[in-house]
Amino acid sequence: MVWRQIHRWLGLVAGALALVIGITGAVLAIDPVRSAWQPRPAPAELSVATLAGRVSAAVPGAEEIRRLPSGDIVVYGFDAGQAKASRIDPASGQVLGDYQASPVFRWFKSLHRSFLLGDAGRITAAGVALSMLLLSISGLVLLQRRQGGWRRVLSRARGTLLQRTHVVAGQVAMAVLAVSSITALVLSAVTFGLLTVDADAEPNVASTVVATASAALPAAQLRLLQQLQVDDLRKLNFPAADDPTDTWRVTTDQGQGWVDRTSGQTLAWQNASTAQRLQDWARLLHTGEGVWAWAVVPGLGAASIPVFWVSGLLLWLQARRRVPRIADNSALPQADALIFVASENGSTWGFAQALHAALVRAGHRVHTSGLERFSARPTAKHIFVLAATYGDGQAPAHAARALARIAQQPATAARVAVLGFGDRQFDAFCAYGQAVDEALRAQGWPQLLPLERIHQQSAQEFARWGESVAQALGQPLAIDYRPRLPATTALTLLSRQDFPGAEGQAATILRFAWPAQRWTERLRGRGLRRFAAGDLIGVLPPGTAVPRFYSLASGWQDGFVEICVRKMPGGVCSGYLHGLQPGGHIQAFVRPNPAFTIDAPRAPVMLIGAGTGVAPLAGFIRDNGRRAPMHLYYGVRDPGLDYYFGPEIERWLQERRLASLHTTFSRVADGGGYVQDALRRDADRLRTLLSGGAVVRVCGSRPMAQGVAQTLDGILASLGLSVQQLKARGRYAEDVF
Ligand SMILES: Cc1cc2nc3c(=O)[nH]c(=O)nc-3n(C[C@H](O)[C@H](O)[C@H](O)COP(=O)(O)O)c2cc1C
Repeated sequence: MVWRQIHRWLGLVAGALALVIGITGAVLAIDPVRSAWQPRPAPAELSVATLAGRVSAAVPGAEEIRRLPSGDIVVYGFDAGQAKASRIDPASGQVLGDYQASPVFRWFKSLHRSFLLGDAGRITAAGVALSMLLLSISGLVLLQRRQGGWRRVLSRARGTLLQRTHVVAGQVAMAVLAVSSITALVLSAVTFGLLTVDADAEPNVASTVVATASAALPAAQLRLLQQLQVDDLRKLNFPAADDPTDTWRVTTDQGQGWVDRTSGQTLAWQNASTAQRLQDWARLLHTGEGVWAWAVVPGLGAASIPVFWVSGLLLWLQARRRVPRIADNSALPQADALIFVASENGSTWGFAQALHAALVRAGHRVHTSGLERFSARPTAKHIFVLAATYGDGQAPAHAARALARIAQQPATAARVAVLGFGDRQFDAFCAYGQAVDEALRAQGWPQLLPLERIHQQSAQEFARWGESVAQALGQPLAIDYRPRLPATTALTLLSRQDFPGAEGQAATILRFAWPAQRWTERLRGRGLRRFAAGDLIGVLPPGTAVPRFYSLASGWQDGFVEICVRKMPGGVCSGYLHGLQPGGHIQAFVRPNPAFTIDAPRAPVMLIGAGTGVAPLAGFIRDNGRRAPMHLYYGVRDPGLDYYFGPEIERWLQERRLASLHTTFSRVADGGGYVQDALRRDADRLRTLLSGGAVVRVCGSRPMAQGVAQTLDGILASLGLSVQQLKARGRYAEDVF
């Protein structure tokens, strides 16, 4: 979890400076691309000797020819005592005009390299490059955690628009930014002399010049220059007219050579050093100079930095807003009751707020804060820890170091109660709450209550725990918990498909329109977040504060929101939804169900469902555009009464979104019994599928899911496998109601 801290703080601090580097880098990338589109007169096979000959004839006083990364040939020299730089047409040696590097680009380059601050700026820029490298590495680690492993790093991102923007920018640009950072560090190392490019001492060539009165040879006759191509040239220095011992000096991509002006002999050749080649590669990869197609890549990488910074900053601000203001929050030294909270998405704070208010009403002085600040003074009599679990049994991000902190705090006489928040879908159900409880026990804190666990933020389970707290404290405690709900969005009913259902339990498939939302709203985390089939939708019936959750039978890409609702006797929400007519609205929000949803499966998928439990499974099949092998075992009572999604399922079979279908009709003679019976009949095939890595999703009533698990355990026993093992490997998940 230390990676998250590194990523956050480095991102916020160094990110602000990286913003300047990113914007200027993107501007600088335009230059190589722009110059690539200008017509180049350079002939393909032109020797340096020919070019030097043409230049000597056309430009009197020439001292140096340079080939710029853009391919331009520039000649430097003196004309009537004035230093001059001219662009040359290599085909003719004709002067095309004066050469001057663009002052605008020079300014951008200087801002990019040193923030216009000289050496201090250069050191800062190198520090930013190092930070960017660490940000790329920490971002990669966080990305694989978020996506559920290294193999899924590039799979589709989930979450709000803002979260996805940050993640997708990472998926696209992280590798490029890492390359840009490493190459920037190499170039900085050269600038600061940490990497010596000219390793070898220059040869002493002047002494070997043949002292003779004969005239200097024309450049075009020099052997070495004849062998070298202009394409490889970096620069050619002419011998000084007033120094007879001076030589020609030519520098190419491969090295440097010295040529006697009179004899034309090659006096010495030095290959480019390894450090020089490293610098060349670093420059090429960093700037793309001379290879415009590559210049676009670091340019876009640089342009992504503002996207990273702004989205990262907004995400950080949103995370901070999730922590509510607690009324009557006493200072730690004065409080007799302490509440510590570990929460990723904020709902646990709602429970803490309710407990806090109830304890205050009961006359306690209460201090509530994040678990990372765990600490107790002698005044504290009772400590409550409310801790959610994330990842795979991990702490929420802000509480990453809390266990280490607890391990350093000597126990006081305060009695402790830990309440874990989690979801039974996860194998590591409330594992973090348990870890906190164990850490406190290990330190010797006395127990107020044994560890309790709350499934899916159940208000009822929390109320029961509140009663235990009241008993343990020996005083009544009126805990008034209202769930902290995400903002709801109005959804309009498009159509409904009614089924009489068996035993008078009518059901309906409701299809709502995907709400029109401005992207600015979505970026601010407002409105309906993206969802996948298998996620949950929370519906708030009018006049109630408690949402009811339904599994989604569609993904956001389907363009509509679909659920299948069975009318429960006396059910407030199901009654309300059954009374809804097309054109009517509901208030709803999406709650992710990451343990159950399936993302771009490759392995075969076994879908097992009964009754309205088929809804999320239908969504998986509908969204199976990749045609992964999906097999549906579907328990229906009577095809005339409750065969939900029947015609669609038949169509999906034809479209090969569904590989095979096994239906059982339990209330029909010879209907095949229950879905478990279909599994038993198919035992051999199931063993083959499951030993070959198939994943399983089960949805329906709790007894049905238990029956399915027992049946599969029986089928898998001969393979030495069990449902529990499949769950532990993330290959088996249930959505039960
Ligand atoms: C991505 C993700 C991972 C989760 N991992 C676990 C887990 O490993 N074990 C568990 O019991 N609950 C897990 N949960 C469920 C949360 O702990 C549970 O919803 C909790 O009430 C959320 O509290 P919060 O809103 O305060 O963060 C996970 C939830 C999400 C969204």
